Amino acid sequence: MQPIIQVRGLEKTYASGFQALKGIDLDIRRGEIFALLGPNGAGKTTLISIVCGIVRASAGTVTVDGHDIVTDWRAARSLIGLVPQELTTEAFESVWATVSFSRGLFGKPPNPALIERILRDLSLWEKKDSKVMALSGGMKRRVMIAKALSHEPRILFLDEPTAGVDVELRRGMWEMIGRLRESGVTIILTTHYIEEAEEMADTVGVISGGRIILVEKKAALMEQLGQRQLTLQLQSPLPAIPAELSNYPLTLSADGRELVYRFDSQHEHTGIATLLRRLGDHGIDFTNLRTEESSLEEIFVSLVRERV
Ligand SMILES: Nc1ncnc2c1ncn2[C@@H]1O[C@H](COP(=O)(O)OP(=O)(O)OP(=O)(O)O)[C@@H](O)[C@H]1O
Repeated sequence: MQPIIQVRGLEKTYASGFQALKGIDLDIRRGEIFALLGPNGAGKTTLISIVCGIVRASAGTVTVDGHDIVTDWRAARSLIGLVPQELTTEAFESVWATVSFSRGLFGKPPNPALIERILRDLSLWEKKDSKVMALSGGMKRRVMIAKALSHEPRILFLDEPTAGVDVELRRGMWEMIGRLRESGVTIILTTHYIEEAEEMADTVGVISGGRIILVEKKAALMEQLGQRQLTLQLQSPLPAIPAELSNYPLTLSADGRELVYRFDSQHEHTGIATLLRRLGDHGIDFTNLRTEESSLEEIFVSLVRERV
């Protein structure tokens, strides 16, 4: 199936002469949640702003469901909802008026039933008559999402959707984003909370220094690049790794009471069975063992570090 967003050879040089994007090629599949990760200044907001028609590209093309964002901008833009990083909204208007007005901006006829559903889904219904300025930061952010959804976009961009939002509300927003995906909306989000990508994304793209350095299904990424760790709790603490075991990637932690073995989860032979036998041969007994997988965060940090 044709990707819903297709980016080819995209470059952006700002008036200052700074090149923020250096040739981006990217396909976003219909109906997926795509998490765009990258360090500060990597170019995430620039990329999103170009696709949404807010910033003009210096070179390259973008199509949204087959519509070129420059020559066919109106059709492209009508498919997109954008929740920007910064909260910008009409402070003196009521929640209801602000969200209804946003729908009108896209030339869509009023649809009070839809606006009600969006406000209820975002737990904003009780606040529909409140002025936006009287809301908490988390609520204002949800108003931004409601505005972006008001014209029934097929694609939703969320730039740092949960920045500064407390943990409970963040979970609530993840659930809401999950429901949107189930309804067929394609979601592209940028986030600094890698946990967010780990929890929600189908595909992860990493951008660094204006270049896409990786696009991968999340599950495959974690499988390929993930390291696993086996921790053995020792019966008696060890002062050092015995010389006979020096060819194993072992470290001691917890004052010698834990022995940590890192292995490649991709490898068929993890070496665990032989390691345990060798420990037995050397009279090293353990009382407990646990395994842990590396998080997306660890994978991300090592990827970006590799490219610096
Ligand atoms: N209007 C502008 N003029 C000049 N340079 C800009 C402009 N907007 C952004 N930049 C620069 O382009 C680079 C990419 O910025 P961008 O906001 O796209 O990064 P980001 O990945 O979204 O970062 P963050 O995670 O901090 O939001 C940065 O170095 C930024 O300083």
